[in-house]
Amino acid sequence: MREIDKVAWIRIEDGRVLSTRSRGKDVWYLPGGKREAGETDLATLTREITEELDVTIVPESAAHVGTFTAQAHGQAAGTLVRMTCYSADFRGALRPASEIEELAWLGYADRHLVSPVDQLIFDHLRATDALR
Ligand SMILES: Nc1nc2c([nH]c(=O)n2[C@H]2C[C@H](O)[C@@H](COP(=O)(O)OP(=O)(O)OP(=O)(O)O)O2)c(=O)[nH]1
Repeated sequence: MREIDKVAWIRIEDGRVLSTRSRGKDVWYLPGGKREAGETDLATLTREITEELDVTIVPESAAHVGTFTAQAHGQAAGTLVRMTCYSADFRGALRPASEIEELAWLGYADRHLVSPVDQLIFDHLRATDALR
């Protein structure tokens, strides 16, 4: 069974989580992306977040939130995505970059707009009172 290995950024402000929509897609994703061979979690996180959002993650502030696995959105049944998730501070001004078309701050009521693995993450964030 194939498993896609991703590192994601959980950025919550005022009970809402920063989410991204790629060009041509209608489902929202947490920002982040695939690990390259030999890369650490933090290296993947900082690289992907600069690519997608044009900001710099503050590495010392990163904290593991959890690791979640589910069917990968848009892939053949049985292809899983594992999301290793970190909270972290950042420097700079958020703006959509490269394939990202739009940013939004989503709340728990928006759960139906996100991918299956992100639904698990939304449930976790709700259970810990992080997400409104
Ligand atoms: N980044 C991200 N990917 C997700 C999320 N939920 C989810 O199912 N995925 C899945 C969608 C795809 O089936 C799988 C691979 O993503 P992708 O096809 O966008 O990867 P990519 O080649 O563009 O590589 P990359 O830019 O993400 O590194 O990850 C999510 O919340 N964030």
